[in-house]
Amino acid sequence: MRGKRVGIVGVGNVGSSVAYSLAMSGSCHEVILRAHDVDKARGKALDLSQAAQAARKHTVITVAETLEDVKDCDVVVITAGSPRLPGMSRDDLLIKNAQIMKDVMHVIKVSSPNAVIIPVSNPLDAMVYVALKETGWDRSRVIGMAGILDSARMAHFVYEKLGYGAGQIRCSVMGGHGDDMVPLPRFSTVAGVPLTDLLTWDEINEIVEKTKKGGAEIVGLLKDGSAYYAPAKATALMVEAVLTDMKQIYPCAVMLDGEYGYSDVVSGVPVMIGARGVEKVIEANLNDDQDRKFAKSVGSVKELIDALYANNFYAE
Ligand SMILES: NC(=O)C1=CN([C@@H]2O[C@H](COP(=O)(O)OP(=O)(O)OC[C@H]3O[C@@H](n4cnc5c(N)ncnc54)[C@H](O)[C@@H]3O)[C@@H](O)[C@H]2O)C=CC1
Ligand SMILES: O=C([O-])CC(=O)C(=O)O
Repeated sequence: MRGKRVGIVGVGNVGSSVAYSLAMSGSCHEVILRAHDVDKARGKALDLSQAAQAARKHTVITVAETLEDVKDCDVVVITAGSPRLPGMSRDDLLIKNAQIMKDVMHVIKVSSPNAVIIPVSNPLDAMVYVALKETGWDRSRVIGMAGILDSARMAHFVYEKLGYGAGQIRCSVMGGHGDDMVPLPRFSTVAGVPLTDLLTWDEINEIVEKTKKGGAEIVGLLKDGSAYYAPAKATALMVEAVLTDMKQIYPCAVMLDGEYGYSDVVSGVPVMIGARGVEKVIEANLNDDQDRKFAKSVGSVKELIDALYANNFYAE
């Protein structure tokens, strides 16, 4: 039986950090890097392979000369595309990154026909939609990364507010990966204690707002791109859940098919991930307030999808 193989298309900040995370955990046999600049990919592959040796892991990092060489992968992560700069919204990347996603999927659906695809490029939910549309694959095999990141950010802001509990904070964020994402304090705990027992609603609302702006805060500080360490770790967790058939529940961006009352739109919801990708979509009971916020977030993603059609994106 051959070892597990993971392709990473787009070897910028997030892509190379995903490769690093996978190499450090040794969770796959081979990571294949694909970048336009093949020499740069070769340099990263050498550096990463040497890091794996230092960590005494067996993961090897190789380079795909062409996209077609991202072949027979078990998982393919898509981090190709522009990041936003200060003052931009993720949605400003829509048309440019949708074209990249479409071109990449056109090849990957043939070269790695049995893979689970994990889109990361922004605007994330719309990119998952484009990937599904281009491949024509079952929705279980295209899973967008965002919810793990947004939940981790919320946990960080809870820690900042409390001053204790780091590593014991479990937060939940649903909805699209945009300005209308839906942090869920009522579904969040610290070592099992409900967040609502530990903080006032004023404090909780502050955390909610910080979470929604968490990506923009980092963009404003970095000035030349966006976050990558936390996004990469979140992506690696999803890759590992597939490779090891872990049946873990994570918040991820998936095509809804009636769940929460929506269809033909992508949004972040809790899903169970195993070897076949999304093996179950979990329907949490939302109260009226949560439901209203989730509806708004779904509406924002729908507007992006409509914008793709309005721009003749799908016209040949
Ligand atoms: N879903 C999420 O939560 C997150 C999404 N992102 C998104 O991920 C994407 C990547 O971010 P970074 O790595 O920071 O950007 P980056 O600029 O460091 O890397 C992007 C790379 O994609 C490459 N690229 C562009 N078109 C390509 C193609 N057709 N084939 C192969 N490579 C191609 C570029 O040459 C560049 O190296 C951005 O769209 C960003 O907004 C970033 C963080 C979190
Ligand atoms: O903020 C951005 O543009 C990148 C991203 O999606 C994030 O870090 O959440």
